[in-house]
Amino acid sequence: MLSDLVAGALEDAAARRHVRSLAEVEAAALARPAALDAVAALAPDDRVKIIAEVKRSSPSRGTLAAIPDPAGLAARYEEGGASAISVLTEGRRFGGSLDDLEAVRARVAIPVLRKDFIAEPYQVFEARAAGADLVLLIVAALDQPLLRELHALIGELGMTALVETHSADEVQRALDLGPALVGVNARNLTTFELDPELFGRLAPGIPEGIVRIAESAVLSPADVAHYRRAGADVVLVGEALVTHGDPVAAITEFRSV
Ligand SMILES: O=P(O)(O)OC[C@@H](O)[C@@H](O)c1c[nH]c2ccccc12
Repeated sequence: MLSDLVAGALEDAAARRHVRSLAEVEAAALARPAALDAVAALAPDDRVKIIAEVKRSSPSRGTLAAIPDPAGLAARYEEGGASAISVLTEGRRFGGSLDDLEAVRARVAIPVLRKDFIAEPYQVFEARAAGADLVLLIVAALDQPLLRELHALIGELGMTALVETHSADEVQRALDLGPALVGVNARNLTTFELDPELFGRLAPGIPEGIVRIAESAVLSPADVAHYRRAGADVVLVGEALVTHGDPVAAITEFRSV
């Protein structure tokens, strides 16, 4: 259940806050070099853009890959032509960490997304302190005042929010924020079911000028082509890349549809 994932992420954040206070994380966030311009990096282009994800496991798919060197994997993604790197930082079910994100940030020159269950400001400061340029906000996990507060804080810290939706109502709630990037996740985070047609149904409701990102359910170039035809500017891919023997070739192939 999504609420369990959020509760777990908040518990883990509370434990970290014990070691490193909000004031300390805030100072570390402000001491970082400025975030990279993720909106420019992901702007619509002649070719589909790829956000390539560092993902060890997931509740729905179990263990995908060991990934002993997340920064090395991210460097391959960059070499293949990825426009940004997504790093799962959730530890319990996805096997990620903020250390992964920090290592990736130190290695690549493209924007890095903190992919987690963000539900309080502390986690946003942590993201910036680790070097994130982008932060995921899952509309289904947040009420509108909190969504608005976190979205504003991400912007104040110079980062960009990727606002993730899974229904027409959630797209409306996302648009309410004046977002630069809206994602449609084909996977329902409560049932874990995939609906590869969802992006095509919701994309027409996302106005021109906002970057449209299709998330999940890409296993082959045909899946990328399917999302591209439905209006995706960017496709976010995890499993297919971490399980592929040659991520450079995989991204090159995905970008050439
Ligand atoms: O591995 P896939 O099917 O390519 O999916 C990647 C990404 O979309 C998925 O990891 C994801 C999308 N939204 C999320 C929110 C939380 C955790 C994970 C996700």
